[in-house]
Amino acid sequence: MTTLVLDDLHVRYANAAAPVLRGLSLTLPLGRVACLLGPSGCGKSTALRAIAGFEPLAAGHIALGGEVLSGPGVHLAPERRGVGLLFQEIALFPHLDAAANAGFGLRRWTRDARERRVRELLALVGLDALAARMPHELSGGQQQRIALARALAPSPRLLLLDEPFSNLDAATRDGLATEVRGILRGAGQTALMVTHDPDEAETMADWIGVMAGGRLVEWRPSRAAASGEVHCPIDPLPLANP
Ligand SMILES: Nc1ncnc2c1ncn2[C@@H]1O[C@H](COP(=O)(O)OP(=O)(O)OP(=O)(O)O)[C@@H](O)[C@H]1O
Repeated sequence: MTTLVLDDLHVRYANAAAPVLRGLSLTLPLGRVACLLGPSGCGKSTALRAIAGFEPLAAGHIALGGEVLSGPGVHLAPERRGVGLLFQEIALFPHLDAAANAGFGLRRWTRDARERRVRELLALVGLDALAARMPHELSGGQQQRIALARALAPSPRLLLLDEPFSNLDAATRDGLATEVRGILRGAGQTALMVTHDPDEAETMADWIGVMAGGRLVEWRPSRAAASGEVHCPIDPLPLANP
């Protein structure tokens, strides 16, 4: 079972006087989408970077499906975590077409299997007709959908999204948020997202986590989940370390 557990995480940047994460704990079960909200600088992106394996922990541990990814004496390399990433900066490879970008993480697959998976993913994000387009021939929203296809292609155990729509105009952002919510729910994808936008969090997530001062101070069902608009059972999710 792919449950993400963050237990009492402490992260301190070199040369910083105080740790940025100071006891962050949460438990996110299989197939759920959670959003982290909180004031600028409270450590949201740092939390995602630590889960992805880009920041070492000063204390605490991160486990996914029962496997410790980071903890005392353990630091699994980012590429061995089974974690997919979708960040604000759309980072498609400019010299590869949409299909090759989407299949980039599948280079070790056989050609047939890779082509099948890429077709499936491009259909999932609604861009199967644009497989041969180069990134500069795609709109910002289309590029971010290809980046989502690339992140989902290897079937990550967990998808991390850091402000994935913030570089897009408002209309594209709202449409894409709703669309991505459908894709994640349809795939039963466990995901943790960071956003500045409370409405986007309520749209995207089953669970909302509010951070302040490097810890979680609130963990509650989103409005969509609480109202039954999103068909996911709401189970009690105790903070791992309230
Ligand atoms: N590489 C780094 N080295 C030193 N300090 C850093 C580094 N990255 C982030 N910080 C600091 O850590 C704190 C938390 O940053 P982080 O990016 O996690 O916050 P955030 O909650 O995601 O903020 P925002 O909402 O503005 O993106 C900030 O004070 C930031 O300046």
